Amino acid sequence: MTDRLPHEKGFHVSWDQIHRDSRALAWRLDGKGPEEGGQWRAVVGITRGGLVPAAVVARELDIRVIDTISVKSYSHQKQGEAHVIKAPQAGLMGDGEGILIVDDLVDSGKTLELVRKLYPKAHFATVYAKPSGKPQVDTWITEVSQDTWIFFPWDMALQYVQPYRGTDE
Ligand SMILES: O=P(O)(O)OC[C@H]1O[C@H](OP(=O)(O)OP(=O)(O)O)[C@H](O)[C@@H]1O
Ligand code: HPA
Ligand SMILES: [Mg+2]
Repeated sequence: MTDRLPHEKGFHVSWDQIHRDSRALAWRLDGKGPEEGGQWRAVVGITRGGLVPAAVVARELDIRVIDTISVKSYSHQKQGEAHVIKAPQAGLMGDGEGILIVDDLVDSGKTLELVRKLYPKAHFATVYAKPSGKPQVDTWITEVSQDTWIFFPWDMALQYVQPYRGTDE
């Protein structure tokens, strides 16, 4: 469709919304880990987008061991080959058992596919999910259509917008 208004295929997420949805993710994961009392061994955030939900999940589930993995695949809205540019501490990860790997969203699923190959027993959780990526994610909160672009608050700024109906002058 070429006659859509620019806002129609964008899902704009506020700080408040990502906080609430990340807390909902934590609630869903609470007590589901393989350790005693359903606890998880550690949270690993996929940088950079996963850092915000990872911090919220770790806070809610009282997880103090937190690490990161950096996977680069997108430049603006274009996707290239995904590759790991920073791995978590090797001694922590093993095959991923008991590790909660958190990202902001799964889109094509390529990022999670790569991380899953490295840590096949980890639990993969994202706040948002698009249909193509769903097979790669174990737990998610909100699904959006494949042709929706999700805009996160760290990529946006408040600014004036024109009313839908302009004035006559
Ligand atoms: O399922 P996929 O198609 O692989 O896409 C999802 C990934 O893409 C985005 O990260 P990006 O690589 O843009 O890096 P960033 O988190 O640093 O913004 C997003 O944060 C996910 O990590
Ligand atoms: O919909 C999206 N929004 C932001 N970053 C992304 N990276 C892949 N898909 C998306
Ligand atoms: Mg990312």
